[in-house]
Parts: sequence; structure tokens; C-alpha cells
Amino acid sequence: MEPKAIMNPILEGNFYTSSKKNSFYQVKVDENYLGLLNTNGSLINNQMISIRDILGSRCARRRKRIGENCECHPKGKNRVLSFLENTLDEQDKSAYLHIYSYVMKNSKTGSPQKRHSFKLTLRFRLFSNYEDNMKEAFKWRNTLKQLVEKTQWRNPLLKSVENYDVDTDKGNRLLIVLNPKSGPGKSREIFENEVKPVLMEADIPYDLYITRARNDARNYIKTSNVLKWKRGIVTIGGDGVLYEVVNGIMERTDWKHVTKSIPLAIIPGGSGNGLAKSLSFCSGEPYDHNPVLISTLNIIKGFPIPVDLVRIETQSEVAFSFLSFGWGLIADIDIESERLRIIGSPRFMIWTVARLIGLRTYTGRLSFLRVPAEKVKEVVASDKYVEVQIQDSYLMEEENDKKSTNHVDCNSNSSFDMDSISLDTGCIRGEPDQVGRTESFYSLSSHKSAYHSDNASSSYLSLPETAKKSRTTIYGPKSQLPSLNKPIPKSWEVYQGEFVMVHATYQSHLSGEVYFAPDCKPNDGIIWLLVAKAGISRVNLLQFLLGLSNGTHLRCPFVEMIPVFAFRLEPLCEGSHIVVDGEVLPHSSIIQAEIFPGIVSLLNKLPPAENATSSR
Ligand SMILES: Nc1ncnc2c1ncn2[C@@H]1O[C@H](COP(=O)(O)OP(=O)(O)OP(=O)(O)O)[C@@H](O)[C@H]1O
Repeated sequence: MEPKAIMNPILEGNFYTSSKKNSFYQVKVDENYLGLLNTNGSLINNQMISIRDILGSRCARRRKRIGENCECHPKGKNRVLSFLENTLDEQDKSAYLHIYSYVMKNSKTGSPQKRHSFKLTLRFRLFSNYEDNMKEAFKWRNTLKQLVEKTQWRNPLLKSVENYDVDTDKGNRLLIVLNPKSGPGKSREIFENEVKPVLMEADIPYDLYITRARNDARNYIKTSNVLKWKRGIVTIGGDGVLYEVVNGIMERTDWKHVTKSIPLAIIPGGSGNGLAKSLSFCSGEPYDHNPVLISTLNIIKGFPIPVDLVRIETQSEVAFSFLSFGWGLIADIDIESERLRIIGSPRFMIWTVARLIGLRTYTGRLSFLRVPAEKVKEVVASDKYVEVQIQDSYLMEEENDKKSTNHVDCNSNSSFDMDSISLDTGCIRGEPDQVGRTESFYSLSSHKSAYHSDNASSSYLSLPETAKKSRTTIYGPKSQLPSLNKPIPKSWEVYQGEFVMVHATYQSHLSGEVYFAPDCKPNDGIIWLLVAKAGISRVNLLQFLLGLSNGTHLRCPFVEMIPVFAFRLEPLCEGSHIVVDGEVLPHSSIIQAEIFPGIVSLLNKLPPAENATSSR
């Protein structure tokens, strides 16, 4: 509830606005709100902006406009609205303070709320000289900055950075990993036009890494000193580029320290964007209207929340997944519709129709450990959405982890029940993509380097040697399951026969449009396993799939949603793709998956109820 007035203001004053001539506002600021009181005859409009919705502010002096006091452009003629670069208006002694916020508004009566940019410009002209007006503007800016910072997350590990410099925020930077080939190939434009301006308003320093090939992000994360990006690692692209970042972390001996100290985040630029949608959905943010803005605000205004990872093991790979595992219909649609990548998300709908016409079934055996019904009820009912506490103690654990980690060569006959597994990946990993998107983004627009940095305070990094790698060692949490060559426990249930699909997810949405597991939360510790058996009619299947996209979730014969802790899939035929977070895994005749709750943290806005109590 917004307060009607600000009783104990920290700042207050009367201001002229630059947007309306001859009108002034009374502006008051307290710990929680900036209040704008517009005196307009007898009508008083109160407008409150939550400090949580303010990104930042900037002081400026007015610049001359072309056409003003300029002989070649007499007043009233040929007036142009742009400012003359670097030409300050010496006659105007005022100082200006621009305040950037993103406020929730109803566009039309009854329509859902949306976030809108609201820029307020205050003009300080109490004093006759510019310097004193600017001093006053700076006083406001600094106070606002402190208030805004109090509402934002700051990595507690920053205090352990040697010679930490508060002013330059050394160490408190973001790493942005951008895949220029994601979805319809618009990630770079998304960054330039939609993300960068918002980061600049919030004054957030960042380094930008643009990927050059498949697995480039993975190698970069594996080999870089990622601990210097204490604010977080953000991907711009589809779920596949974050998948590379997560698995790059799991290839590090200090994976535990990194996952506990550096939050991750995602800005949608791909075709599916299931994780970005799921995160904003669980915090109640109006994502669909402007997915990129909402996800960028999640990074600036968000707190690290724990997110589950699923450890997937095949005969040749171990991978960590945050979104989904698929075999059968949906996996096939995902991969086979690649050829329509250029059209964005409609590619899935078009391919769904094609695949329904030529419906295939696959033989296999599915075994799973079901989550007891009471446990599911308890998890669904609980509001399990807590902020991750990043602890200094993890700094100590790093060394111990290094000492205790086992390395296992998959060519040896050892059991896989270990903390890490070593796999020979042949020539695929670490080499440029062999299929499809091999031509470099830079061949179109730049011949320089994969690094790019724009913010004044952001660094320019030189091009590294591409990490050469012939072996992949995967660390991460230790498997609790029997090894692939051992039988599953008797308590597991088994389905054997013909399947249309087996599709597992651990987030609510598979994509922006597909609301797959309504009861799923990012950290519920449950794999939601959708099993569609052969026998289902095309009409029923179509109705079921349409239900997923409009959130109606029809009950359908031959289709079951089973909450499980772990499962084993044995495809007894070839043909279907095995897809993890949108990435294809090589065929394997046995695949095992198990969930690890809250293993990584992702920056996300807290839902409104928590917002009220978590100010710091
Ligand atoms: N510069 C690049 N050139 C070619 N492929 C790349 C490049 N950078 C990353 N990739 C690969 O592109 C693949 C797809 O990336 P991503 O998931 O970001 O997009 P998407 O598939 O369109 O999105 P979504 O997963 O949401 O459907 C990943 O496998 C990644 O390894």
C-alpha cells in the first residue's frame, strides 16, 4: 500500500520541472518513497515512486539547443530538438537531476499491470551561480543513491576483496555473456538498445563477452577468474548459453565456491527463453509485455534466489541442467524446428503441427523414484522462495574441496559414484560448432574481438587464446544414484513400452508460451516428469499441447505428470533426440537424472510479499 503522504522527509524542496513550463512540484523523499506533489489550482495530485523502483540518478548541466541564440537558426525557424554536443548553455545557471525509475502502471482499466519507464528531471535554480546549484543537485543525488543502494543486493564477499574501492565499485561488476546467434540473432541489438541504456541509468559497471562459437562461453567460464564478477554472470541469448555457463562452472575445481558466491542471471534473446519466463512468473513480474526490461530489472533490483539443478548422466556425458530434459515429441520439435530459427518462437507451433501429422512413438523403459503425495502437497503449499545467503565461509572451503575432489576417467571401469567424472569429449567440445551457426557474427559487423565493453567504467579486455581442451572433467555435487551399469532400487516404479514422449522440467515454463508445470517452483527439489504413452489420439494430444500454452492443463488419457526425485530412461530404439535445456546430447542407451535443490542462485526480483520485509 502506498502511503498518502511522506511524514518525515529526508529530502524536500520545490522544483521546476523541465517537462512542463512554469509548473513546479513539491518533492519529498523518505526511506521508502519519493513523493511528487503537484499543486495545480485546487487540485493536488499525489504521486509516489517506491525507492525500490528507482534505478539511479544523474546530475547534468543544460546543453545548448541548435536554434537557440544562434544567428544561423533564428528563433522559431528550423528549430531542431537535438542538443549541440558538448556545448553547455552558459546562460542557464541551473543544475538538473535526472531520476530514472520503472514503475508499475495499469495501461487501461482492467488490463494487466506493466512496468513503464518514468524519468523525472528536477531543475535546481535557487542560487544565482551554477556551482551552488550543482552542489545542491549532488546532495540530492548522493542521498538518493544511498537510499537506492539500501534496497539492492550487494555481494557480502565484496568486503573480502583486497583494497575494495567503494567509489569505483571495483569487483562489483557484472559479466555479460552474449550469444549473437541465439534465436533470430538479435541479442546484440537487444543489448545495445534495451539492456545497456538501463544498466547505464543504474550506473552498473560490466564487462561484455560475445561468444564466437559453440562452447566458447563454456570454455571462457571454465578458464576465467569469474570470482571478480561479484555482482553476477548474466547471459543474453537462449537457455543454451546459460547451460554452457552452468556447465563451465561445473568444470571448475572451485565449482562450489563459484556457485555459492556468484549469482547467475538471464536476459531472453533466444527462441524459447523458458528460464527467464519462469523466474519472472514466480516473482509476479509482468514479463510478457517487455521480457528484456523485466529481466534486466531482475538483475539490477534482484536478489539471489536458489534454483535447482538436475544432474544428467549418459554413457558419454555428465551435464547439469536448470530447465528441462526431453526425449520424444517435444525434444524432436525443439531440434527439428531449428531450420525455422529465423522466425523466432512461432517455429515451435509450426513444427508441432507437422509432427502431429507424422506422429512417432518410441520404445523404452522408464524407471523413477516418485515424490510422496504428502511431500508434494507440502512443497506446493509452502512459499519456498528464499534469498540465498552467500557466506564467507565458502572461501575457506575452496581449498578443502580441491584436496578432496576425486577425478575418475570414464574409460576406466570405476563406478561413477563419485564427486567428479572425467570424460573424453573427442573433437566436439572446445572446437567451433561443426554444424549450422559456424560463421562468425563478427564477419558481419566487426573484425575485432570477442570482447566489447561500453560503460565508461567498464574495462576492455584483450582477446584470450581460445581454451584448448581435449578432456572434460565434470565436478558438481556427488551422485546419489546407483551407477549406470547397476540395477535401480526395487522401490522405483517402472513403465515399459511405447512412448510419445518423456519430458521432464524443473521450472514452471518450458518457453515464454508453454506453461508446462504449474506447481513447479525454481527450488522445490522436484522433477516434474510428463509421460505420454502410445495410444493417445492426435486430437487429444493437440488439445493437451494447446492446454499447455494457455495454462489450462487438461487431464488426458495416456498422459501423466509425475513428480519425481530421480529417473532412469532406457531408450530401446534410436530415432528420438535427447535434449537438455535445448542442447542435444549424443544418443545413449541409458540416461539417469537426479535433482539437487538450490544448487545455484539466480538474480530475481522477490515477490511483493517478501519485498515489503526484505529491505536492507
Ligand atoms: N557465436 C556462436 N556461434 C554459433 N553458435 C553459438 C555461438 N555462441 C553460442 N552458440 C551456441 O548456440 C546454441 C543455442 O544458443 P541459445 O540457447 O542461446 O539460443 P536458442 O537455442 O535460440 O534459444 P533457446 O534455448 O531459448 O531456444 C548453443 O548451443 C550455443 O552453444
